[in-house]
Amino acid sequence: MFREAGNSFLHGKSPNNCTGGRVTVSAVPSATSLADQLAVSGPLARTVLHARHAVTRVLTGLDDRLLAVVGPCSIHDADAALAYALRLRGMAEELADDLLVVMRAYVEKPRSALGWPGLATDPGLDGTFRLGDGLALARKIMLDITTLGLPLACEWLNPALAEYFADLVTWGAIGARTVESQVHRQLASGLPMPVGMKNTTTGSVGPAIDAVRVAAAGHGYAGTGRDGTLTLLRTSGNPHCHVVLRGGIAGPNHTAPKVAEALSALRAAGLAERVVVDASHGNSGKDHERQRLVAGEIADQVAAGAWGIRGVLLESFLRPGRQDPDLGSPLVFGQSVTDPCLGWETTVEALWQLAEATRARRESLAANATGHLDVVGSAST
Ligand SMILES: O=C[C@H](O)[C@H](O)COP(=O)(O)O
Ligand SMILES: C=C(OP(=O)(O)O)C(=O)O
Repeated sequence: MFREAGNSFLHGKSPNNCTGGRVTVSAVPSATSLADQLAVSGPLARTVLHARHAVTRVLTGLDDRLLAVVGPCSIHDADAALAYALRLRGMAEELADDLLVVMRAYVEKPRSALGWPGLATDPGLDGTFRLGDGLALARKIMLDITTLGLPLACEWLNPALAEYFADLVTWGAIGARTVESQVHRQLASGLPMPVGMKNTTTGSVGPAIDAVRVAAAGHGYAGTGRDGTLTLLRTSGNPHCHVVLRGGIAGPNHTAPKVAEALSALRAAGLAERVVVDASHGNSGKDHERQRLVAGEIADQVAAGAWGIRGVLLESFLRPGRQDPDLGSPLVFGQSVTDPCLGWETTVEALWQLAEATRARRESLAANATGHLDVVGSAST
């Protein structure tokens, strides 16, 4: 399956005849061949399907729990990811009446400028770009987490990689840096799971709303098929895309007035009034201590009955904060090499607070007898 490395045809026969950049190519196994090596069994496929239905029911309001997408900013170490998954599974079971917990298993990282692109592309964290190994390792980690019974989430960054993981993912995100990209919206329109569209890094929610509308429609576009060849992809449209409020340069947008503003913009666009709120990124200023406070502020809104908030996103790992992967010293086990994360103890506190808030919301909706009246079945009302 591996072909020899060579120069890209883009530059003709001689690498000397270019005046700009140059490309060298190294082939990697196709998605089909990796899926054969690291196969999803029938029962596991059913676990993923069941989890996708469960997330959809929460997003549409048929289930009054809160979706909690929780986990490391990025996965860089299989052992740490699995140690974290084991703990998170315990919490997911304990809080299952109130929270639907999905673990972040992010193996591709978008960057603001330069930086490590994630485990799938550079599993050695050292610029050796062993993509074939990275794809296999990423898929293996995803299989192991799913086997534990924990549904998982990722960001869909490079459309060419989607086929390598799509059968294992329960919730996906289109990130703040790519939400305006046509090809990412088209990709989301054919993905077999609910997809969160993040507001842009500037904090603009309009493009995320456009992304929800575009992804709800069917498309035809050029992409790579499972065997890696260029293919016409025809998509059906994905009715379960939704906006994720992640704050931005303009400031946080997890606050009640900003959530209300986003819900009213969704209403004006004829879309379901529902959001997932990210406690990290622009809402916390990438400060994990601040993230804990933001999670508490989101919980306060939920406890006060905020029915439009259908989910929350937390960046969390075993150890708080972050570390730099390129300092040459051994890495601290279970600590993020990208954004700073909540540590485990703080994560537990935040999840308990969100679960209690969901219980309070359930009670207040029952008391006011208005709960579930705005149940919607798709992206558009
Ligand atoms: O969630 C992760 C990061 O915010 C994202 O990958 C960008 O990271 P950077 O700003 O460190 O490049
Ligand atoms: C990169 C991420 O988020 P955003 O696109 O909001 O920056 C992320 O969640 O890892």
